[in-house]
Parts: sequence; C-alpha cells; structure tokens
Amino acid sequence: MSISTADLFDERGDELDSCDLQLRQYGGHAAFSGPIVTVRCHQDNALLKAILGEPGEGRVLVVDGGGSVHTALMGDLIAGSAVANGWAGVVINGAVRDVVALRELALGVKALGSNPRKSGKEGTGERDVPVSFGGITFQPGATLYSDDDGILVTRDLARRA
Ligand SMILES: O=C([O-])CC(=O)C(=O)O
Repeated sequence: MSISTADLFDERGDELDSCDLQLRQYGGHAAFSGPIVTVRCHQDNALLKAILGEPGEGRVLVVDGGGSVHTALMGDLIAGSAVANGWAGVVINGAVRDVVALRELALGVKALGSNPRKSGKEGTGERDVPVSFGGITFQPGATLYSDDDGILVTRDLARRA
C-alpha cells in the first residue's frame, strides 16, 4: 500500500471508518490492504484455518475472536498457509502465537496480543457475516487499509445511501 492511512483519511475521510481498537503489529508487512473476508470464532480456529487455506486473492481476513486472548487463533503454520495462498493480511480481535516467526512472514498481521495456548479445533463460528469491534463494522467485501497508524475500512454503501 503506497498511501498512508493518515493521508487516505485526509483525502477520503467521509467514506471511511477508523477502528479505535489498538491492535499490535505482528506480521512482516506493516502496511497492507484488500477486500475484507470475515469470520467470527471464540477460542476455536478450525474455521479460520480452513478460510486461510483457500485462495486469498489479495484479500484480508478479519477475525472477531470476541476480544479473547485466552487462546491463540493463529500461529506460524496457519499464517504460512495464508502467505502461500495469497492473502494480504489477517486482523484478529484476539491472540496469535509464534510471534518471532510471524515477523518473518510476507503477511500483514494485527492482533490484540499473544498467548502460547492453542485454540480448539471444533469448527465453531460463522463466516462471511458483518463483524464489529473498535467502534466500527467490518462488512465482507468492503476494503480495509492498515498500517502503523491504524485500520480504515470503507463504509457500508447501503448505509450511506
Ligand atoms: O495450529 C494452531 O492452533 C495455530 C498454530 O499454532 C499455527 O498456526 O502454527
């Protein structure tokens, strides 16, 4: 991504929502952007793993883990599969693990924190639904822009009409 989120907001702020949640950078790409895919899951990462095993086509997976940092929703193996499948980034309202390895990957990764404890593998959760955290809603298909300053998303077009 060539333009910073701050410059983008100055240019197009009326079309963008900014996420208030202060997520940390864990990936090798500090700046990333792309169309949003969503998943909601609580301490269970089977669905997230399946999605990141699909072709990413430059998209960004937004994961609403309900703010739980009790278990890690993604580690270096799942993140490595995201890189191999062409995902631009993963934004997690929850925790990651293998943080040293994540830093080396060609992927944007933002999360609340880290925890070495693994997640369940039951496949509970929902995909392709709007998810909300940090005071904004992430709609599947909207565009997300992320860098060291924060995260912007294009606003739901239906809501603006
Ligand atoms: O398998 C998991 O639960 C997450 C993980 O550690 C990885 O992606 O490497």
